[in-house]
Amino acid sequence: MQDRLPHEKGFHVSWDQLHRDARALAWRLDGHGPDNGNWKAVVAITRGGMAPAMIVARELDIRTVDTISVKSYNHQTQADPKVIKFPDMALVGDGTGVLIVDDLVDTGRTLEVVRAHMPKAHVATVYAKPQGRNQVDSFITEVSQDTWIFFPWDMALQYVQPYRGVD
Ligand SMILES: O=P(O)(O)OC[C@H]1O[C@H](OP(=O)(O)OP(=O)(O)O)[C@H](O)[C@@H]1O
Ligand SMILES: O=c1[nH]c(=O)c2nc[nH]c2[nH]1
Ligand SMILES: [Mg+2]
Repeated sequence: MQDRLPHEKGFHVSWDQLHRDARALAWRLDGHGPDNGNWKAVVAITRGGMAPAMIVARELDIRTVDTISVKSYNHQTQADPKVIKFPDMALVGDGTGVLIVDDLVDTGRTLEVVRAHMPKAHVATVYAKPQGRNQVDSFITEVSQDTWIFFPWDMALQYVQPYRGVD
């Protein structure tokens, strides 16, 4: 059996797919906020959560958007997650009515750190892997733990050899 080609080694998400999946997430969350179905604010986990958070905030007409910056991966190697920038804590309080949005949960360590600061927030990710799934209240698509998800901002279109490559 041939080695897998570059585009078969992970779950590759296009901008279009991300837009559809983030919209599906917004649809799932719509009307489920604690204030007559409304959410007070969106907090994006930078950087990967920013694009989905923008789409969710746009769909749900949430104008208050803040960020929490967590650094945990250096390329594909995980280190201890650290909060390097907090949202306006006077605004988010204990997290009641706040939607925390990230692109994915993998081991769940990033969300563990974030949740500790906003324990009552609702945590939503577009994609989830089994190990971290319990850290998430809402998500759209699950992939296996050994799948690497490639996001559109990390990719470029490039030529790939056909299966029956020329020698
Ligand atoms: O569930 P975990 O195992 O903690 O991993 C998930 C986190 O890892 C990635 O962020 P990363 O730290 O790579 O930073 P980035 O969003 O700035 O790319 C991803 O965007 C999630 O935030
Ligand atoms: O781009 C990414 N894809 C992943 O699957 C992943 N898991 C943790 N961090 C990640 N970043
Ligand atoms: Mg991230």
